[in-house]
Amino acid sequence: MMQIEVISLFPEMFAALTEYGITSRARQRGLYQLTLTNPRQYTQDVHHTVDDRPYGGGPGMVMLAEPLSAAIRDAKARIQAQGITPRVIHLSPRGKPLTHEKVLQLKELPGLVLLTSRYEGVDQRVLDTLVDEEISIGDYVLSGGELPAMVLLDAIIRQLPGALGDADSAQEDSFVNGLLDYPHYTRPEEFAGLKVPDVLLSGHHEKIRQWRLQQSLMLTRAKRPDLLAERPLTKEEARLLKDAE
Ligand SMILES: Nc1nonc1C(=O)N[C@@H]1CC[C@H](O)C1
Repeated sequence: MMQIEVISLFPEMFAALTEYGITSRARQRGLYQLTLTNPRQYTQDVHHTVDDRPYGGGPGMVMLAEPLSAAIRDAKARIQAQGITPRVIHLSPRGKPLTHEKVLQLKELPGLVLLTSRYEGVDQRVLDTLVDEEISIGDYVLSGGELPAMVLLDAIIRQLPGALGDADSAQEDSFVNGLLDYPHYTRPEEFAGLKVPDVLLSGHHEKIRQWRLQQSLMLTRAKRPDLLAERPLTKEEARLLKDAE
């Protein structure tokens, strides 16, 4: 069971994972354990202060090192008590962009501590002393690291063995074969004057497989040529792509 600790000023936000869908079911099935800690519990002052003005001036506030460090140390200790050394990850625009490969790496880890920040970010000394790596979910600035942490956790949890029934298999997702997903159709056979492609109604599984692969290749070439550029094509894929021209 994957041990996940999250440090956040808004732990209630993580209900989006624990109360809904696949991530909720996976938790109920014991595929992972999620412990949420609010660094405010580690403040000493009457106002439970977690931030302060930046040295050097400038706008915004910086999260104090002391409460965060204490929260991270306790989270690490809970995981280490189970004989596991956790990876400590800070969600930040400065981090390495999240990819499917990274998700597949992280899902193999037995324990994670995710540090989420608000305000301008965290005191650098927390990063220097306690954080193993930083991950970004994209080149834009959000109000907090909670949504990035939930994006990361959702992507990881659905890859855990047993998280998905056959009905929602992860094997067929985009990026699994390095390509974008093929188009999907379900009832009715005609909608808004548009018919479902005949091949999908043919029951000819090999033809359907080839059609789907060709669609993935064409969509990837059109929308994400960068993905194709770094992905060698099989002989079949090269033929299907050429036939599509
Ligand atoms: N993009 C991202 N990928 O991971 N995290 C972010 C992100 O925008 N974080 C915010 C920056 C300041 C605030 O503290 C939280």
